[in-house]
Amino acid sequence: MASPQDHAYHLLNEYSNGFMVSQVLFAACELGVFDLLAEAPEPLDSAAVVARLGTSSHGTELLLDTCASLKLLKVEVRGGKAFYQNTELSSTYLSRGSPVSQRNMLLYTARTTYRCWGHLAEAVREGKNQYLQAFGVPSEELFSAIYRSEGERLRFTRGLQEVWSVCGRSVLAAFDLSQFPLICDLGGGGGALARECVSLYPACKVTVFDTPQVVRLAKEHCSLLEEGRLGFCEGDFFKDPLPEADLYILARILHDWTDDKCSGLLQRIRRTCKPAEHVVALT
Ligand SMILES: C[S@@+](CC[C@H](N)C(=O)[O-])C[C@H]1O[C@@H](n2cnc3c(N)ncnc32)[C@H](O)[C@@H]1O
Repeated sequence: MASPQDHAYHLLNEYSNGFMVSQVLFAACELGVFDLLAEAPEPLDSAAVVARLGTSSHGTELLLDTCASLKLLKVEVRGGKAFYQNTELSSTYLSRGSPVSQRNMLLYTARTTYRCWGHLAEAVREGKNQYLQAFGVPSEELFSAIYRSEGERLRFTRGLQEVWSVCGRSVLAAFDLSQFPLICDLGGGGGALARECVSLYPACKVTVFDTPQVVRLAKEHCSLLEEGRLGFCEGDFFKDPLPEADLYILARILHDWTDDKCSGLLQRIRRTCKPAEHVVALT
């Protein structure tokens, strides 16, 4: 029987090696392993994966086997050869073609969040985020770091939408929003939550307010715009006039800012909201 000391040592190893599990997931996603296996008509052996992805034989074998041990892939041995296919988890959440794919969110976590977490001790020592060390931009300018290239902006915006594709409907259904004809989603990103909102509450009109660059991206793939139930407004929610609304949604916004900035933003909303008590903060 395992002693309490064995258990503690096991836990210690789990904690200290946890980042390797994330990296296996991120690497397989980035290399397109799950997309390739989702598109293949039958399970593939590692030589076929190597040929299609252009990766090294040894590295690919190790990655595929580790994915199998993490239940991200299924493996079947035939004629002494291993053949791999996606598990339910990876075909649902990791392959590009799935309607609830989380691929962009994972890539954002890998390229942005993970790099910042590498500086956690400094963050605690200094009491501030580590975007300067990780990306060379001042820590106050959080979104300059996240949006450091057009590709990263797109990935982040798509990643946010992917999360709502899984839980947006249940979050919005937790409140009855039908009594609010005009809703404003402040910092509404690509508009996924707003789209879900107009589909759940057909009598509501929702305006997505975000920075000009994000609004431009969001408008690119939005057929609901023509129906007039979804609108976009660009600006800076700390400075520019806010669209009038009966209800303001702040989803995953307040955690980005200092208490002073949040209290300034909430005061601005309170002055514009009619009546003033309808502010929902999902953060
Ligand atoms: C963490 S994301 C959350 C997006 C969205 N609410 C969601 O839950 O998917 C924060 C959003 O705030 C936007 N944002 C950041 N600073 C802003 C500002 N000063 N004015 C308007 N939007 C801003 C970002 O572009 C981004 O879309």
